[in-house]
Amino acid sequence: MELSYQEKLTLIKLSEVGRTKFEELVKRTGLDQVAVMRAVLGLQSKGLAKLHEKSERVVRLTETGRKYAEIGLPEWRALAVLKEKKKVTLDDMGNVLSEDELKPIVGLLRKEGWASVRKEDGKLVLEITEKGLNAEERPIDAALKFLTEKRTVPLDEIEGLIPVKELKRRKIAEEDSVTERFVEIAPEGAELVKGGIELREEVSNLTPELIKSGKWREVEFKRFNISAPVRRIYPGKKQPYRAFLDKIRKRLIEMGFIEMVSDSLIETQFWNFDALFQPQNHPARDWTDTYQLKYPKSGHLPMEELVASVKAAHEHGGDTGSRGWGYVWSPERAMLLMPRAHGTALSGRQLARGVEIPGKYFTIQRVFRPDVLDRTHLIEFNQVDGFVVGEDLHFRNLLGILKRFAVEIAGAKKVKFLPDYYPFTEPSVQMSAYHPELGWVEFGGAGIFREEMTKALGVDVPVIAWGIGIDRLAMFKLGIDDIRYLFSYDLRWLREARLVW
Ligand SMILES: N[C@@H](Cc1ccccc1)C(=O)O
Repeated sequence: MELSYQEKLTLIKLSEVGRTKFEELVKRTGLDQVAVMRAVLGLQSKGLAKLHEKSERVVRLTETGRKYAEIGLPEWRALAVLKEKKKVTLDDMGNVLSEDELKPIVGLLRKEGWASVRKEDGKLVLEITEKGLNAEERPIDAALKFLTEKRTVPLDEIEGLIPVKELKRRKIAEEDSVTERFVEIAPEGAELVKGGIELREEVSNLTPELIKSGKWREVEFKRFNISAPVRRIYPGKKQPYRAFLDKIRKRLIEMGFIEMVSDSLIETQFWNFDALFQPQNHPARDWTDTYQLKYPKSGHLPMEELVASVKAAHEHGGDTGSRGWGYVWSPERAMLLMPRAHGTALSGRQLARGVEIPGKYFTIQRVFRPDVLDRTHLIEFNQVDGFVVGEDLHFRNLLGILKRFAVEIAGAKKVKFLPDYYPFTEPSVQMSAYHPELGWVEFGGAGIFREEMTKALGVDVPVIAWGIGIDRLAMFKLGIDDIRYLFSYDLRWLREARLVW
């Protein structure tokens, strides 16, 4: 049988007495109360000892009782005055008795037969009697002494001296109940001790000293109880949604994607719209609502050549063979500033800056679009945008990559594509992933960037691109049904949200 050091020590000490009060056992072991209680319970569960609890009615002094113990009962103090003066009025007692004590004193002294009472000139006069002169200790005095010495006394021991009722009436003592614990050794425990228990010091920390001195060979290492309940602690950790986004970033980088970054949330219309072949003053620009910046209103356009080729693509298709949108392109309009409305703006910037061919790029962007807030819509949200560029890419590659993407990022088992429209892609698709509980969930758009866009930005090979609304996917992953919770301050959620991938 495996016993801890403390159990062994407790058992040995208990065997010396067989049965003892718990407090006594604590003294004998020299351990602290909690440790002994744990040891006793441990021994009990192994059938080596027994813990008995007995609750008992006891009597203890009240505050008043303690005062009387110190300065004497009122009748004794009054008697002392009487002894000295033989004949006194009640007023004479005022020095030794409090007001409360004065009132019942006449009755008390008479009951004891310690004084006789008369009225003289309308005043009460007390005179000491023979019995008063020879007054002796009464049961109540003995009880008071007993209670003062012992603090708490079993009810029946007091009842042997005086009815407790009497003490209570005089507010000297009160009744209470206490639980007494006894520990008793079981025959199995006694036998175990008889057979000899090796008591070796137990250590819970392996220190350099133990190693150097070689003492580690002699000591016993305390076992850790790893199933003991402990208080929950909440160490600092990443906000769950942040952690989710970071994991996506890591995964994409592992897949060979290069990250596109931007240190501003503000974009010119040029990069948000024009560079993506979205015509000005045309309903196609309204494929989504956007915000505008009030101040400053306008920003800067990039290099002249780039602006010229975007302008040409819009007005007549440039050298793509397309007829373009057929209107006069306005640089002023393109300079207007806005909070970025989609991550695709960064894809345009990257294509213009130059790309590796073949190459794969991605970005995780906070984007802004007016909407009515509800549990599935926010006016600012996050998109994961990206593109793959290469000589022989075609539509089937796009679907293949998107599928892999949906599986890798969304953890989707099934993916579905539907035709869609974006001014910057042709063909365009919308993608949905199958969620076991929520059914088909639309999570983004994709397509092959139009030549009018890519050529104007200086790229002459196919570019397949997509944009994913990542917040929706995060909701499913994090097990929440209100998108606003992604940015919640609710501590309970922040503490307990699953960190998922
Ligand atoms: N930018 C589009 C998604 C998209 C990206 C790239 C290509 C096609 C579509 C959106 O915000 O919904």
